[in-house]
Amino acid sequence: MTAEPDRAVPVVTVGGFLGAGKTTLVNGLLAQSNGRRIVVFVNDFGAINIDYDLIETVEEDRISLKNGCVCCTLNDDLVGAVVDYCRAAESPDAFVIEASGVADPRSLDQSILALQAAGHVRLDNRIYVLDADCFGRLDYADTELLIDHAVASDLVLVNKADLTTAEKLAALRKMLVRSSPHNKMIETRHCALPFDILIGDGQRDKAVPVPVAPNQLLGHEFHSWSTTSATPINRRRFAAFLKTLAGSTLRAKGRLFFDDAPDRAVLFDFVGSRETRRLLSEKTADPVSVLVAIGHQDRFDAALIAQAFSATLNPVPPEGGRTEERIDNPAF
Ligand SMILES: Nc1nc2c(ncn2[C@@H]2O[C@H](COP(=O)(O)OP(=O)(O)OP(=O)(O)O)[C@@H](O)[C@H]2O)c(=O)[nH]1
Repeated sequence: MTAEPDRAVPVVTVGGFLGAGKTTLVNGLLAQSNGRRIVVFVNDFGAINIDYDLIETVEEDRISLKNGCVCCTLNDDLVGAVVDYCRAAESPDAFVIEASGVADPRSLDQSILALQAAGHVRLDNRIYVLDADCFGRLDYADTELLIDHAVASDLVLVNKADLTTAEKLAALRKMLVRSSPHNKMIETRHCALPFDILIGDGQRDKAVPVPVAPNQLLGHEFHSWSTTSATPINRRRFAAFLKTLAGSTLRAKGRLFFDDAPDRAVLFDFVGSRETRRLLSEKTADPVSVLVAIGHQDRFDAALIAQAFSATLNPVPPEGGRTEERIDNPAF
């Protein structure tokens, strides 16, 4: 049975390479919800950094906010999850779906078109976030594919405009316009845009068909490494670890506890060669550092990163101590 067409809930997808700013955009949307009930599907649950005061309940794969919004993990059954929300007594005002940084965002289109055909949702906007700072440092295969993904979207955010020069921005704009003269494009800092530009009826030009594209993987295979550690990190030795990361890693992020403030979490973000750290004000009762790094298979040396990270632990954990590591092929 199909849903009533006038109840079709708008869906916005957010794609972009590792660290481009997708989560920043989603956080910005949640902050502007203003009474609208938004259901967000995110690939990386931990990265949604929600103000503690806004959280109503936290479950394993779902955070409910006091403002009526919900964040859920994006898993294999996106269609089932969306249908369940649409059938609930109070259906959401919008769905926002963030694609993984190593996935082809077009792979979401097929599920959404099926949901649209059944009358549950209405594809409202496909946003693609491009990191203007890192773009020029990627290799040819990746830049070509990112341009493909960008031109297949409805709105391109040329983000991190604050980190690059006017000349580089102009060159990137020119390249995008040449590839797709009809693409909507906006330069942004921290993806800061008014809600109504991102979500709302009639964002996308209905005359433009959504081509059903195969799920084209990015030019390389990506590998990741992750660790958790209850032993605090030595701040000085961490600087040496960063040099190892910079040699092979595209993206790393984590929630870290350093030995000079062992109960205060630091949110760590590393993109390209740039890192940011943010100290959280509240104290944590059970401080356990969590860190994940990702890079191209051919340049990423997980064993070297693991070794460099162990050297930051002070004191070095005992054999069989509370340090766990995983090296795998990610859904980052
Ligand atoms: N200077 C600057 N930093 C930005 C901007 N947008 C995002 N960032 C920072 O870039 C880092 C990565 O941003 P995220 O929003 O986590 O990127 P993402 O695309 O969700 O990353 P993945 O989920 O790992 O693919 C964070 O430290 C952001 O604060 C911007 O316009 N300017």
